[in-house]
Formats: sequence, C-alpha cells, structure tokens
Amino acid sequence: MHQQPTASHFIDGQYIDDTAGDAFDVLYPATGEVIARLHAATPAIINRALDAARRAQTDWAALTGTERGRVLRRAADIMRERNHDLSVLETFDTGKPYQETSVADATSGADALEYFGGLAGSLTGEHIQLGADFVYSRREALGVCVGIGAWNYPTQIACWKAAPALACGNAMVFKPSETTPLSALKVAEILNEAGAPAGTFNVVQGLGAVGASLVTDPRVDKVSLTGSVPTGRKVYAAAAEGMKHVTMELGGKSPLVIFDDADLENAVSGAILGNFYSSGQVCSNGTRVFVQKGIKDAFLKRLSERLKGVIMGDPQDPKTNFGPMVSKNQRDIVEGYIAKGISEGAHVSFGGKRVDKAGFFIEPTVFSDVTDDMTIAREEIFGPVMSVLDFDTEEEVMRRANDTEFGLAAGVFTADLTRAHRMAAGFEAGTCYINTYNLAPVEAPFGGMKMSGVGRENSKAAIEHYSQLKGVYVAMTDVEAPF
Ligand SMILES: NC(=O)c1ccc[n+]([C@@H]2O[C@H](COP(=O)([O-])OP(=O)(O)OC[C@H]3O[C@@H](n4cnc5c(N)ncnc54)[C@H](O)[C@@H]3O)[C@@H](O)[C@H]2O)c1
Ligand SMILES: C[N+](C)(C)CCCC=O
Repeated sequence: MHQQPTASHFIDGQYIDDTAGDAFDVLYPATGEVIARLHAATPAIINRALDAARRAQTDWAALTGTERGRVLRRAADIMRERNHDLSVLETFDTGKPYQETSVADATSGADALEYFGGLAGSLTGEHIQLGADFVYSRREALGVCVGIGAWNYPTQIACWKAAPALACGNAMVFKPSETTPLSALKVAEILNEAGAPAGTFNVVQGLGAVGASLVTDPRVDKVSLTGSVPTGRKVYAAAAEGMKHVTMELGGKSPLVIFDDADLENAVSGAILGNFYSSGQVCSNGTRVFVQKGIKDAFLKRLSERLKGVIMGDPQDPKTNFGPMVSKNQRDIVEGYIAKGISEGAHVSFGGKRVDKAGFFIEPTVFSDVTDDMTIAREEIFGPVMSVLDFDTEEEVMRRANDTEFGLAAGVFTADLTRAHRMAAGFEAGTCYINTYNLAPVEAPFGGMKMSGVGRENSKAAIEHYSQLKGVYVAMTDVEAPF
C-alpha cells in the first residue's frame, strides 16, 4: 500500500489540513478499498492558497526566465528519478496499469517541466521601429492562474498546466479531481524541493464547489480547466464574468478513419491505442472508427484476435495491460452506454460485460454496425467502448467525421499520402494523426476545436495562453499636439 499523504493540501511550501472541510475518500479502483481520506478546502484554506500565490507571484516573475527555467528543469530531473514511486501512486490513484503509468504519466509531466523550463529563458517581446520612434513589447505574466484537473491523467494534467504557467512567471493554485487527488500533491512537493519559492505552486482539494470558488475569486487572472464539456461551459461562463483568461481542455467523440489501403496491423494498433489505453478514459480517443467497406471484415477479425492479448488484473503487476474504470460511477455510466448501444441495434462483436471480480472492471467492448445517429456514436462514453462504422468514399467519411459538436482529435490510416494530408486539412479537430493515434509529445500543440475547447496545451503555443503582451511606444522627438 502506498504512503498516505501528510495532509490534504499543499500551500505556501507546506502540507496543511483543515478538518472542518468535508471529508472524502480516495478508493483504489482495482479493489474498491479506501486508500486515503482527505478534506475539501474550506474558505479559509482557499484564501490562504490564493494569498500565498498572489504574494509569491511578484517575486517569481521578477526572476530571470533562466532562473525560473532552472527550477523547472530540476523538478523534471527529480520526477524522473522518482518515476517508479510516482507511477505506483498514480496506479493506486487512477487504477491505470503500472505498465502505462511508468511510461506515460510522471514521464510526460517531466517532459513538460523540462520543455517549458528550457523555453523560459527565451521568452521575449519584440522591437518595432517606426521611423525615429519605436515600440517594444514586453511579454508579461498573467498573475495567479487556477488549474482544475480531470481524473484520468492527474500528474500529467498538473504538470501540463504548471510548467508553462510557472515558466511565464505566474503562480498557480491547482485543484485536482476529487476522484484522483493524490499525485498533484507530489508534484507540489517536487517543485518545492526543486527550489520553487513557497506559494508558487499550491494544491487545494475538493469537489466542484471548491473549483467554482477559485474561478470567481478576484485574485485569479486565468483559469485552465481539463474536464467535461458541461463543466467547461460553467467554468468558461464564470471566468467571463471577471474577464479572466481561459484554457478549456474538454471532451471529445473523435473520428478515426481507416481506408482500404491502410496497413491493417497498424490500423488495428491505432484503434486499440485510441480506444483501450487507460481503459478508454482518454479525452482524445478515436471512438468512432470509420472503416472503409473493403477492409471492414478483416479489420474486425484482426481486432478480435488482438483483443485476446488483454491482460486484466492487478494494475500494479507490470504484466497487466488493462485496468478498471476509475470509479463505480464511471463503470455504471459505461454499462449504461453499452446497454443503449444494444437497445439501439448495434452489434457487440467483442466484450460488452462487467467483469466478475472486485474493483470496477469492464471488458473492452467493440460495437459493429453502428450508425451515425446512435447514442454510442454521438456522446462521449469515456470508457473502453469502440464503435465501428463503415463507409464508401472519402467525401462521405469527411462529412460524417465532422458531423459532431466535438473537435478534439481525429486520425486517418491510409497509404495514400495526398489523401492523408487532405483528410488532416479537412478534419475539424485540434489534434490530428496520420497513420498513428494518441501520441502527445510536449513539443506538439494539444487541444480542441468546437465544443472540445479553447486554447492549446504544450508546444510554444501554450506560452501565448499563460502570458500577455504589453506594447510600449517610445517617442524620440518632440510631441506634436493640435492646440
Ligand atoms: N481535452 C483534454 O485535454 C482532456 C483531458 C482529460 C480529460 N478530459 C475530459 O474530462 C472529462 C472527464 O473528467 P471528469 O469527469 O473529471 O470531468 P468533470 O468535468 O466532471 O470535472 C473536471 C474538474 O472540474 C471540477 N469541477 C466540477 N464542477 C465545477 C465547477 N462548477 N466549477 C469549477 N470546477 C468544477 C471537478 O471537481 C474536477 O476537478 C471527459 O469529458 C474528458 O474528455 C479532457
Ligand atoms: C497523452 N494522451 C494519451 C493523449 C492523453 C492526453 C490527455 C487526455 O485525456
């Protein structure tokens, strides 16, 4: 069993608790056992965190970018050194197999800290000559940023928000999901140990109400949410009241298009990565798999064969490659969608059932003969449920792929190079893949179009979302006035 957190919150460089806050339990999804009990932040805790962030931000922004970057890069090194322990904790927190967490969570967080640490020293404005006069622009921090996380990638989400925010000279108050609240505390500890001044990165726990108090607080300049579209709507609206900057990383129902000429084995691998990694609890999953009619039978046959390689079991066992749903609630939601798929006439070609064992396991499930109007083809399920739809032509599949309110990701498998780029250009999605799926290197922009979000995480683009430009006009001659 993992080590219990010292206290619920990490504020101003130290662990702190306030037992007056509502208690909530953290469960290990593989067994349903309680592994920690935390307290939601009270107004006093929220105040303390925002005051600490406000105070720390001024001094932090006054350092050079190189000095800030050094802290972030040191934090990245510590995360990599502690990858095993952090991965074990992430697996307890989320139920995702250690086989995944040991390569995709703290490592991805470390990549973000290293990348933005490296960029911090080169953040500049520009010089614009106007005859003798000139304008220069200053790239300045926004101030205090609030980060709010979803439950599927707790370490990654905390780092993808903290790294660009801190690189630009902001301070952050981060509220993890109440379902997976443990790992963000470790991120705070590590940043502190790496030399981030007290108050630069703070973690407060709680449910939606704590998030809502943070979003509306006048001390906050920016809100970055990773969560569902319904929550995004509320948070964006509340932030707009205070004219705060936002980043919205929301849900999806992404298309993955497989043409007849695709390499079958690679296409099946892409569909597996885009539907069953993290037991399907991935925002960018390509859950509408459009398969051209000529390859459909071969695709379904090979997919069923490959799914026999699923090893479901104790997620801490490195051999396990498929874990449980994060919670009983999420398993119930997924089961509800599977029942709906069956009742609306889709054919279960693999899985479809709850697993008879402790924890919140559900089989990887493939529906074939899915049509565009079925609920399972329209709504985000956030579980291991793939819908296979068939199509005839490129023009038809492009139209159907974009026929959704979401626009997070999209992918295409084909041997035809020009068609691949035509498809990528036509997809109404922020993150597109050609002949692969679901990779998210820190160097590449990640984020959504349409209802899937606003702004981008990772890459140099994230800098735009955590800083603002000030233009300074400098006159070199006398001032001419009309009177
Ligand atoms: N685009 C991305 O990068 C990305 C990544 C991961 C997950 N997601 C999305 O997240 C969703 C699953 O995560 P979830 O169930 O934790 O999402 P959720 O929307 O239920 O909760 C997200 C966070 O928002 C908080 N919250 C809830 N109501 C709030 C309010 N009124 N004000 C402020 N905060 C509030 C929650 O406590 C939680 O921390 C899926 O839709 C998934 O697609 C998106
Ligand atoms: C790195 N992945 C697997 C694309 C996950 C990104 C975060 C979405 O849930």
